[in-house]
Amino acid sequence: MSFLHISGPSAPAPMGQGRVGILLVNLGTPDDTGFSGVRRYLSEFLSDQRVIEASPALWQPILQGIVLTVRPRRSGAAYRRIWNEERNESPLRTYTREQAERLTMRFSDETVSVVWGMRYGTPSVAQAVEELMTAGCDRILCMPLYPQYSATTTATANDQLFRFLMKLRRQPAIRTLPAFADHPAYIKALAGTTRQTLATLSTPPQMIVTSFHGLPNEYVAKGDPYRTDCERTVAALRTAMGMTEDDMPLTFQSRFGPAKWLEPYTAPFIAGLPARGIRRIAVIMPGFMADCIETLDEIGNEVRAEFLAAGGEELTLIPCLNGSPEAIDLLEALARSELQGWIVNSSTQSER
Ligand SMILES: C=CC1=C(C)c2cc3[nH]c(cc4nc(cc5[nH]c(cc1n2)c(C)c5CCC(=O)O)C(CCC(=O)O)=C4C)c(C)c3C=C
Ligand SMILES: [Fe+2]
Ligand SMILES: [Fe+2]
Repeated sequence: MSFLHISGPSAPAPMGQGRVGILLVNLGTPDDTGFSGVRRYLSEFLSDQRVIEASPALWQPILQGIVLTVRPRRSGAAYRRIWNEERNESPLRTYTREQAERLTMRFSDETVSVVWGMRYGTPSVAQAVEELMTAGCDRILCMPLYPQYSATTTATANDQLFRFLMKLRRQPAIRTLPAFADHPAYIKALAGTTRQTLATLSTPPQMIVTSFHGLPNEYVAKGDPYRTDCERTVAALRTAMGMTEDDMPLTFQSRFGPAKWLEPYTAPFIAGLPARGIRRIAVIMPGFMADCIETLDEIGNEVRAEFLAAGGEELTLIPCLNGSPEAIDLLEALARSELQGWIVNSSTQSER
């Protein structure tokens, strides 16, 4: 059997004459909340050496032994608390699909196809790229849905695309979206959803806590620019909202394992606020383009319960950008900027 193949039902068009494809890539999520579904997802995710850099000879026995025995039960219960029952799927999947469908509408007059794929689980990046190639795309823009760069997210999403392309004799041309930590369209979208949420409250919060997914300190020390990217986002958002470091602090959530991660940690930071007289807060999680287990359960359930137990009165969760018009404006602006030279302008045919 040949190692190389070409996907698609018919011979592709000569390079530059086919359609342009946009591939949205998010992290991935389990297909169901049962033990084996969550275990399968976590096993793939936590076997990625971009995510866990420890030697596989040391890590795999720990992962396959204790972690994948204990964690799927706990995580499965958390997924059940936030599950989209209507569609019988995880919110991350619902919102990522919505983003792709709504972005498609913005390119409806053009020879552009939009698909979505997950780095771990389904639909896979390979399935999504095959769909684009079958639609006749010979040029693809890969958009990892992470505003702040990290090797554990952005790089591994791109890796997965190129891993698939390694099998092709005839590859499409590829562009990859850089992180957009302080892109004006991103900051505008965050400020817009924040203002909309605050407008629904009878009393404004005393503080808006920003909470980003954490990362091991060691990865940052080795050169991952993630922390700096998070700081750039928060600085730009504070400026847009006219807020200071004190009324919009930066924190990091979702720590995994015993190592030191980026600090301050969100949960103890928020639990300590009532003792400082801060009892009404809002929390924004700008690193997540879509609501997921980390935003809805870790912050919306666990951290909220700790805050209320410590004397807090109100914790308002600012929704992630999800499928909002602001999110689609952002994705469209990013895509159009990256597609220069591949598409003519906002409303006409793909450039030939
Ligand atoms: C070493 C472990 C992990 C690193 C490094 C890490 C980085 C990282 N992750 C995200 C975004 C998401 N992570 C999500 C879930 C999640 N993350 C880890 C571990 C690491 N993440 C675990 C074990 C889990 C699973 C949840 C659980 O079992 O409790 C999610 C949500 C997925 C969902 O289905 O809802 C997202 C999104 C970023 C941005 C990041 C690095 C900056
Ligand atoms: Fe994570
Ligand atoms: Fe978490």
